[in-house]
Amino acid sequence: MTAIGIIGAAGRMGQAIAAELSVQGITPAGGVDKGQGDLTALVGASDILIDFSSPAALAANLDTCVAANTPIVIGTTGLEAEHHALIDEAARRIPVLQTGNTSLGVNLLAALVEDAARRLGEDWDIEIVEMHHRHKVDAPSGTALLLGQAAARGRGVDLAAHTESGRHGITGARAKGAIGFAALRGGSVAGDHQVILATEGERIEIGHRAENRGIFARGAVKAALWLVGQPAGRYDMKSVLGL
Ligand SMILES: NC(=O)C1=CN([C@@H]2O[C@H](COP(=O)(O)OP(=O)(O)OC[C@H]3O[C@@H](n4cnc5c(N)ncnc54)[C@H](OP(=O)(O)O)[C@@H]3O)[C@@H](O)[C@H]2O)C=CC1
Ligand SMILES: O=C(O)C1=N[C@H](C(=O)O)C[C@H](O)C1
Repeated sequence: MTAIGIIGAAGRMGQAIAAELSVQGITPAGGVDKGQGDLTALVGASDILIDFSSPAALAANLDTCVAANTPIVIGTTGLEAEHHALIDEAARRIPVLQTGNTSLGVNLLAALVEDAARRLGEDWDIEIVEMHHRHKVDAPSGTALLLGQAAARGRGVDLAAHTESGRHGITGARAKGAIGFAALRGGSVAGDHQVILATEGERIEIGHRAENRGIFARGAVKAALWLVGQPAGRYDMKSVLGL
């Protein structure tokens, strides 16, 4: 049986993953949290790690996994360019899967958005709206960015160069070709995402609503069981889900 260790074990996702492992009859290899538990010992006892913690923990998590030659699934969001560079570096030595969303529904939505953006072109404005629970600390969500990347890929443009987010005050008219982001926070929403493609006289709205964290946990466990057999490299959910 695959020994799966959890980083961020006491958190909302850590608990959801433990519940999913229990449903699948898998006993976790153990877990660590901020200042609690021995990461080196956990990695040593695990065939693979699942990390849903904090961007601040990423460097140590990757270093420890590389030192032990142990693969890792990273679900943590709020990652900056420096974190992605660390992931690329680690992925030369071990298998690393990083994604802003482990659910099947969101990853299929991303494929639909990429296709729509490719077919419709820049006369259709793209806006991505997300809503999450009041405890979420990063914005836009990792999923919104994943969907934005899909739209940018469809259009053949660089997302960073076309992002418009956090509009406020006299913003001026919308820039042609911009990909807009808006983030709402409140209550206990597990994760809602809507992609709006709007042109003169019509618009398309496609979206996804997470009703609970079980969908993310299921995807994370599926990703871990898949990644454990792969060679070193950087992966995302498309390979896991066959999309
Ligand atoms: N990719 C996906 O599909 C999904 C991604 N996420 C992302 O997963 C992350 C966690 O979300 P959620 O579970 O709701 O958050 P929580 O705050 O509930 O849990 C985070 C956990 O990580 C722990 N933690 C923080 N820093 C460290 C550290 N340095 N080392 C080890 N553990 C640490 C926290 O401990 P403490 O409380 O003591 O700080 C806490 O137990 C977020 O980035 C979120 O956006 C969430 C859902 C799905
Ligand atoms: O923090 C959350 O809760 C979630 N985070 C991920 C994100 O940032 O997109 C995935 C999901 O939407 C829930």
